[in-house]
Amino acid sequence: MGTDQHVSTAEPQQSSSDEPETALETARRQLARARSNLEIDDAIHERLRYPRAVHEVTVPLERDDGSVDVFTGYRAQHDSVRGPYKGGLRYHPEVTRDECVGLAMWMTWKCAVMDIPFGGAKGGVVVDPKSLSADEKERLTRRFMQEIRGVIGPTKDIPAPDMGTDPQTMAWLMDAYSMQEGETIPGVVTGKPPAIGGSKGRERAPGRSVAIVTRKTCEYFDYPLSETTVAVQGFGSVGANAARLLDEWGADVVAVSDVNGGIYDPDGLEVGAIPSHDEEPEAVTRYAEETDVSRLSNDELLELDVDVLVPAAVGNVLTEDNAAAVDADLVVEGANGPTTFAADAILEEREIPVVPDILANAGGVTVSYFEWLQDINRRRWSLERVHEELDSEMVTAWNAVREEVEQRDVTWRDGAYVVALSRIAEAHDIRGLWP
Ligand SMILES: NC(=O)C1=CN([C@@H]2O[C@H](COP(=O)(O)OP(=O)(O)OC[C@H]3O[C@@H](n4cnc5c(N)ncnc54)[C@H](OP(=O)(O)O)[C@@H]3O)[C@@H](O)[C@H]2O)C=CC1
Ligand SMILES: O=C(O)CCC(=O)C(=O)O
Repeated sequence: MGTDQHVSTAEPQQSSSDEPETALETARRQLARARSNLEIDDAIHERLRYPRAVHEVTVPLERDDGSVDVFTGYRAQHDSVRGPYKGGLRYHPEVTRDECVGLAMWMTWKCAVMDIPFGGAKGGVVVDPKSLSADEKERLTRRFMQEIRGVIGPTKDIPAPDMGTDPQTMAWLMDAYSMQEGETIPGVVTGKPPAIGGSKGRERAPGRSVAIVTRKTCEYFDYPLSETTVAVQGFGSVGANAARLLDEWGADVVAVSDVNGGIYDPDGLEVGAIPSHDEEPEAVTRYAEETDVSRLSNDELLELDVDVLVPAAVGNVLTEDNAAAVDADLVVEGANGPTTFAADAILEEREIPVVPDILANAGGVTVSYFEWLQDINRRRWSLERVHEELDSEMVTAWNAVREEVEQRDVTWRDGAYVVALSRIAEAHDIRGLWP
């Protein structure tokens, strides 16, 4: 291990009112609010406000020109009472320690909402992946695994893709880990290419679950999909796959975007014709240059008059500054943490249902769980089986949340937190509080 920084009891710096909430602040405020809907032991609540550990490492990288740069990496492990830590690795210039902790907390709740036997973790490297050549990305990834190998393992903590990482990144991580162990250990990461033990359907699973949850929620609120308009921010693993499936199922996807901005057609876009981020980064705006489709900014996309808004790029995009201007009837969170706590309150006041990330994008970790099962059993599942089981798990979780929403007359986020926290608190209680 490199520099191993364990958690201190100090609270993180609170951002001032004109700074955006950090993921950790949002996660903690959501947890405090969820507590008011549940009988949950004070000690368990206090424990869940903190990660078990945050590992900080430095990762030297020899550049193609022979120079050396050193990057910072993190792995935050929040809670493992229900099973090994689980969660993605992000390569992004704005990765921070607190962001990893907040995202790790959301992974704990997400696995519990889905009733998957995993806890929550998240990590990343503070780097712009677009600034790396393929060889540099491989060297950085292998060295990062070397630095965190002591805290990772198929029954300990199992990384997966997130923003800026992909199946190839997972393949390098698995290979680096396996080479040191002296045997092939596919179960150490999920989201790998199927040729080396990855599950069919994993790459598209988070987008698929967003589409399934959107369809269920539209049915519930009486919006026939064939008459529903959808705007999707972000056209990556989550956004592009959600948009394409909703389009296939009959919805009108009227706007999509990448980091540079979006495109809009009130009659519905031909989303199948636009390459996703994995196929070609920044392709949405490039597509706009080649066609006469209307352009709009990412901020304008969030305020479009549509039936469903799916923020599926970065966190903190719906804030107290723009929540009053959101003109969608429903919000389905594809990204992790796209809605700040303050924005959530405004949307609740305006009676705009927000289906939370910990339910909507949970297809990724659910198929990761299927992958892990396939790896330890050395048995492959067909794509049809993955889709059938994912559909069934998503509908079961959506129904569990809906029941809480109806019985307690709470928001969809509150309902999801009730489902998740009751399972986690029960496990802590039975195991004896401090596992
Ligand atoms: N991958 C996974 O398994 C899962 C991911 N998530 C979450 O979903 C979100 C997106 O992840 P994922 O789809 O994997 O990421 P990708 O890296 O595959 O794609 C991200 C997309 O968002 C665009 N984008 C980047 N920055 C911005 C910005 N500031 N404003 C608008 N668009 C932007 C990118 O544009 P460009 O192409 O121009 O770079 C790209 O289209 C994240 O919050 C992630 O944590 C949740 C569950 C699972
Ligand atoms: O597949 C996984 O293990 C985790 C995916 C992830 O990071 C997420 O759901 O946010």
